[in-house]
Amino acid sequence: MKASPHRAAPCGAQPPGSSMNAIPPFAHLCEPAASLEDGHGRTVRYIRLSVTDRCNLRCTYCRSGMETFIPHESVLRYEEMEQLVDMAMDMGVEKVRLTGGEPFARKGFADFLERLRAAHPALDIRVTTNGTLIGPHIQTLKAIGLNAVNLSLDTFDRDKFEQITGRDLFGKVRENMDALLDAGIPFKLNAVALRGFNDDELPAFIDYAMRHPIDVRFIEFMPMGEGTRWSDSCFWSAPDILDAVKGLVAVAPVEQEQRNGGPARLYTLSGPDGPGLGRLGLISPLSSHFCTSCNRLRITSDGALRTCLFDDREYRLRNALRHPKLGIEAVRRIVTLATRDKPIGARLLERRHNAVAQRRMTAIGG
Ligand SMILES: Nc1nc2c(ncn2[C@@H]2O[C@H](COP(=O)(O)OP(=O)(O)OP(=O)(O)O)[C@@H](O)[C@H]2O)c(=O)[nH]1
Ligand SMILES: C[S@@+](CC[C@H](N)C(=O)[O-])C[C@H]1O[C@@H](n2cnc3c(N)ncnc32)[C@H](O)[C@@H]1O
Ligand code: SF4
Ligand code: SF4
Repeated sequence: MKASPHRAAPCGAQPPGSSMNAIPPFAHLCEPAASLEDGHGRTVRYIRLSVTDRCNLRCTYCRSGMETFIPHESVLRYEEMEQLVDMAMDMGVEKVRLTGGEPFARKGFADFLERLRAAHPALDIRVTTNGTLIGPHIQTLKAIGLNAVNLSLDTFDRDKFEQITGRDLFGKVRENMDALLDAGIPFKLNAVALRGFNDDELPAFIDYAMRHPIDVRFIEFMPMGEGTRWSDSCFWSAPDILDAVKGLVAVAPVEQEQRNGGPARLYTLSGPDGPGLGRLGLISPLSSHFCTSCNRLRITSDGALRTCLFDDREYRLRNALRHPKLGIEAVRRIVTLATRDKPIGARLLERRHNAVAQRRMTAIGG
């Protein structure tokens, strides 16, 4: 059984791929909300906006072989994304993460970030990137005061990097990590935890965290997208990672209130020569979910709202945004109503048979 298309779809939600026009019938019926509350008492403060589904890498856990891309005319224009961010901020959103696909693979991305910062000096703006194309933009990111970068790197071995991403770009990523550090741009390192692939490299990851003021975070491999290569044998759980780290250095949990509402459980590290400069983070959507404190919505690059990573119900904001008689006010109402129906994603995970959601991570943005 597929995760969600068979469930009731209130608020005009449609599974991806549906060709129906999604201008919802309720667009004129309810008043917009000042802050975004869901039906489980959670408040949305964070939007993840995917600027493209295209990517220069081919990470085996993220992309499947047979791929079609969103046609250009369906991808939101930057001005449309700016409109959505303005609206989200009106509704109480404080943090926007730009992701992809690879955000720096889209032309004009750094200019877009500049405009976003100029329009919203106090907004917390972050980027999740594979780190291969960010180099030429680092000074711009510094100049606009980008709040942080999350950089994905699954291995410290050049050959394994090529094996997992399909590209020989490990050296470029390492160079860009050093350049980010030199520029004083905070970044977090994200590695998907893959038993049989990077479990033997735990000492290298911990060594990096000890020597740099960086959160090194392991993400449990999630069964996402049709054709997912997820299996029990390659799943490396957060508790197992923590046990293994304890064999290398001493760890101590960071208090909840210092975690900034993020999904990672953080730990300070301490070795024979003293405390580490960086920390360990564990993101455990499978072994210990964090859905009860979830504060985020996602918007795909073709303008579909997903209220949960694991839920394939999508609310087509683009149609309303581009409609001459509807526009941003209709979008605001759709977002308000859809958010009320935001699920607890872990329950969808429990009910899954294979992948928890059909859309690929490149399209959703992680
Ligand atoms: N299940 C689940 N996974 C998430 C969620 N948010 C982020 N992740 C996963 O965690 C990994 C890291 O995400 P990032 O893009 O670095 O964002 P983040 O962890 O929210 O970052 P911070 O804002 O720095 O805490 C990605 O693989 C995401 O798919 C979430 O709400 N639910
Ligand atoms: C989809 S990528 C998009 C941004 C950028 N291309 C990057 O790699 O950082 C966002 C994050 O999702 C993670 N990711 C992709 N597929 C995943 C999966 N099946 N399980 C867990 N994390 C995954 C990636 O490792 C990356 O950290
Ligand atoms: S979107 Fe990110 S995780 Fe997916 S293939 Fe590209 S670089 Fe890899
Ligand atoms: S699975 Fe869904 S509800 Fe749970 S934390 Fe992720 S996005 Fe939020």
